[in-house]
Amino acid sequence: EPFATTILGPDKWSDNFPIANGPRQSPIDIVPGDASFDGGLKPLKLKYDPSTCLEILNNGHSFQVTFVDDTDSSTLTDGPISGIYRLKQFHFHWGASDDKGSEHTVAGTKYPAELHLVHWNTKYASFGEAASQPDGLAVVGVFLKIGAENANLQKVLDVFDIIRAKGKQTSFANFDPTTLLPGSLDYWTYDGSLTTPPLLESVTWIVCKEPISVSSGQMAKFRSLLFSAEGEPECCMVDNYRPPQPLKGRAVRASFK
Ligand SMILES: NS(=O)(=O)c1ccc(NC(=O)NCCO)cc1
Ligand SMILES: [Zn+2]
Repeated sequence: EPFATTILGPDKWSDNFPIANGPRQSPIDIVPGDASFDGGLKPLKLKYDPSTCLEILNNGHSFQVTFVDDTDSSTLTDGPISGIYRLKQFHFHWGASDDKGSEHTVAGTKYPAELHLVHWNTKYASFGEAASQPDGLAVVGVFLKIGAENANLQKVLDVFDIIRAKGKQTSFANFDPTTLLPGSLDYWTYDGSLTTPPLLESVTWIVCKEPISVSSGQMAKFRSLLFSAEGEPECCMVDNYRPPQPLKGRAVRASFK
């Protein structure tokens, strides 16, 4: 089960975070046949500056690559959003085996992993403030599908030995997240939340229809990371995904026919 290996599994999050049972929780199962094409949706505009890439860290529930976000150097604009959203970090979710791992599913199909590029609305002063606003965050989700080795992704996997345990971090410079995007930026979009506590309902989700590739060997490398800190009994970082949540009447729009 997802997060079964952590202290608080997803089923227990509502004890401390009652919003876990809220009206706009994420992830969801995306049913393409139920999504409505919206011709008013603009193409995604992602403009990333590799020089804003700062470091990579194991935060105990995933690994994340963080970016300098004090200027509009790396931004998301257009798509379903208005205004300018700044890239803060990207991270992944994955399974203990290749048959599961993504948070969003597509007509019930689970992918082995899912990339999240996290952006915050610059109408607010900071990520923290934006995270408490209904239009504060925009996360671009990209599915990973087993196939050819992904050379761009390998640049990230190559530093895993340094950040194997919870709390470890290392500098990580000049990485361009654009290299992790699929060829087509067709997307589904809906109003949702953070998928980990505090589960704040502040995310405009933008999920790309086209996956990127990852090899089975590269997936094994993801599973070499640890939930546990140095000196603690080793616990492999796997199944760090929340399962799909009730749609509760929300519309899912498609940017494509
Ligand atoms: N999986 S998710 O919904 O994309 C997500 C994104 C950010 C967070 N939290 C976060 O970024 N906190 C500030 C420290 O980076 C939690 C979950
Ligand atoms: Zn995530």
